[in-house]
Amino acid sequence: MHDSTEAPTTLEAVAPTRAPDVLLSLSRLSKTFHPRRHAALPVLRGVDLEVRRGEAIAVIGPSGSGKSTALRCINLLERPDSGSIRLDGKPVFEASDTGPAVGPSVRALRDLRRRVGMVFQGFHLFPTMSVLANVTMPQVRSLGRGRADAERRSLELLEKVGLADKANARPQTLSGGQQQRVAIARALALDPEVMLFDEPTSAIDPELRIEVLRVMRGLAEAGMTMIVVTHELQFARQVADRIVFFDAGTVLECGPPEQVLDRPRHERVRHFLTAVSGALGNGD
Ligand SMILES: Nc1ncnc2c1ncn2[C@@H]1O[C@H](COP(=O)(O)OP(=O)(O)OP(=O)(O)O)[C@@H](O)[C@H]1O
Repeated sequence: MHDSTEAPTTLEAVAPTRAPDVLLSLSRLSKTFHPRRHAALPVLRGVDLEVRRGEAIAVIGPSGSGKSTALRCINLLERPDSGSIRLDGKPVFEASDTGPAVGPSVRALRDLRRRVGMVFQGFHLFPTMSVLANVTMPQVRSLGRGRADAERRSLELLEKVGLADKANARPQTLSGGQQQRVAIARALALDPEVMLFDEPTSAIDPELRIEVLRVMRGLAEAGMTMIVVTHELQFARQVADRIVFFDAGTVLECGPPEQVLDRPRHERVRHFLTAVSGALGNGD
């Protein structure tokens, strides 16, 4: 969580004594899509990124720059062509430009999906199950948690996202903002080490976004490591420790919000921010 008032002590400033506690690292990650009857489309071109434990990262950038693809590569919903992904120091994916990609076993992939929670733009809830069952079922299936324990945990999480009173409702009877909060509770139910959010408010009416953003802000304040692909620049400014600007499949700029949003080093970033603030009609 970003705190602009926090200044390093003099000692830390001149002599950092320990390496930052990196939880997730992407190194030289590349991905090319091969759509049928179309030319190959290189989407990630050597993405490098290190995310520290407890850090909130906002990923911004032009449409089609590869933000969602990068996020989907982290939990291997998309398989990178080359590069490596390490979680807590251990490789979850490694491939060289020349050799074949070595992906995880089915078991390791299940473990990865448990440790890396993901929230999508569309909520992906099971429509025939109640809200409570949506949050409970993954715990029973993936963690082997007993149903009573799982339901207790689900209710705690529904309380946390402000939806305890909707436990018995069907997802379709809820607003988009409420459904997204259920999806967040469901992802949290697996006790993930890092949460990925792929434009979590884009499919929600503006007046309902605030509750979702409030929940996400609470998570960041509680120290959850998170990466959020977002067009919500105000949220990025207030909540992110660092902003990563994607352009044409690479990380063009990365730094604290006040640097990337107020003093960007690259003209491309300036141009994007001007275009976005013009479209939104606000100061951000
Ligand atoms: N499965 C796929 N097959 C083919 N092309 C794809 C696939 N997924 C994404 N793409 C293409 O890859 C490019 C990057 O897409 P991606 O969704 O990662 O961009 P983005 O920066 O998240 O964009 P946006 O802000 O519009 O969501 C786009 O041109 C997209 O059409």
